[in-house]
Amino acid sequence: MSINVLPVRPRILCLIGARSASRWKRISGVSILRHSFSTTTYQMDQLSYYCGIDAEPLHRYGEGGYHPTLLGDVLKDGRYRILHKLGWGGYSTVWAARDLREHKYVALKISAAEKRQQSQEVDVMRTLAAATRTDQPGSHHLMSMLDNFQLEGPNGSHDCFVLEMLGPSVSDLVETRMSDERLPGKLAKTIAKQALLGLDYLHQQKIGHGDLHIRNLAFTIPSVDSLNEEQFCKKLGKPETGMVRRKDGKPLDPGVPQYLVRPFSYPADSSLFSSPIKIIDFGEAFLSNDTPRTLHTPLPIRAPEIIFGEKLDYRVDMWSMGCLLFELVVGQPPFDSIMTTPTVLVRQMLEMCSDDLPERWQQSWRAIDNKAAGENSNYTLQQWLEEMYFDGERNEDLTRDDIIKVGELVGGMLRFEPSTRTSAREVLQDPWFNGE
Ligand SMILES: Nc1ncnc2c1ncn2[C@@H]1O[C@H](COP(=O)(O)OP(=O)(O)OP(=O)(O)O)[C@@H](O)[C@H]1O
Repeated sequence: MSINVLPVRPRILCLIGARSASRWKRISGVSILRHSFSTTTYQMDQLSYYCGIDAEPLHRYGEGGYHPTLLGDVLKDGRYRILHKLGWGGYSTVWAARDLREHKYVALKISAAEKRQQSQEVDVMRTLAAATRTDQPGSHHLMSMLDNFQLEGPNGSHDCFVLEMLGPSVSDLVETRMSDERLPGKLAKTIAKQALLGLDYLHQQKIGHGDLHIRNLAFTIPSVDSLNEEQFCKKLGKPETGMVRRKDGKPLDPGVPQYLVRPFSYPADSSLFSSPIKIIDFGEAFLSNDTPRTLHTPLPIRAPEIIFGEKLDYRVDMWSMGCLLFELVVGQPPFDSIMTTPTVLVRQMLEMCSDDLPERWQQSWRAIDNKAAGENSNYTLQQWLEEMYFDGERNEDLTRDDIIKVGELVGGMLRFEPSTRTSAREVLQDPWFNGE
């Protein structure tokens, strides 16, 4: 067995990492190169095109890449009219659109034509749409698909997902509203509980998410369906666009849009604090009867069995959930997120986790790392958590008892052996989540 050195998707790495780099404290001797990131870097990287606006990377417009969507485009036989951009990811652009048949506003996710390798997003979203049991609380914490269709364009054939429109992510809220980059303790607990409810429901449906981090938790927003299109557009504001030009002055290729649209950023105001969150982005999700050979989960939240190339199941999410609970409470992820390599990451895991590497992974680990496997530092997860939380500079509205409990819960999820990790259901049953 060898260590699975998967590439880290650059955008995710940077977005998760940029916020945490400045405050990262090291407890080991491993030094990690840090760098800052701006989406404009991508613009400068373009070989043939440029555009002076912060938006998705232009080099992804080409065969197999994004669909060149423009405002006002009407998709699926005149049904969905594109009004604004909501966001983009490594594998999609996401738009606010008007459903002209149902008279409501939706989010339209248009996947890149080549999509992720082996993505099961369509199957997973269909399974969830068919299974939705509204009597189960967890079903309200998963983004639902309203429709899906195939779109043919100059760059290929694209999966399109019609989704309920959601607001900013938890990460947006932390970045824009929390001066000390930490959520109030009560809010952190509520968000963690809702993520666990969503995850428990997902796992009951025999689905793994594979990409659970704070950017993939989005706040629900009040319905805007009663607004007419003019009022809706006024609410979102005039889209900011930037013309795309070819460096050599020649006309654009048909697969490249005439302009890019800066994504709308929903104001992350305090009224959202009481809105429920939903888990979004099922691009890495998988059905239990068709588990992937590997996952491109961002490295800082990647479960060790993915790194060691083992057969995977939904328990990869419980590792990520442990990282997520830590980050929600502390304001920092437990594992360093900038320029981390799988080897450095495993060393950090060994330092922090209380159990040893399973026997079956030790040989491949020894071949890579010259330290003996299982040689943990004396710095426990609990000490690390307390040191990070009570650092004296930031909001500390949770008690030491709360932090000890969080340490226990995170410790139960950050276990190397997947079968010994606590399940979402078990974590939810803890009195800490039930107001006792
Ligand atoms: N339902 C929605 N409502 C509003 N905005 C959304 C919705 N779904 C996605 N977005 C926005 O679009 C962005 C990209 O969506 P998503 O993460 O699903 O795409 P992706 O290509 O799979 O991304 P990644 O490469 O990050 O995995 C999100 O970060 C978010 O800002």
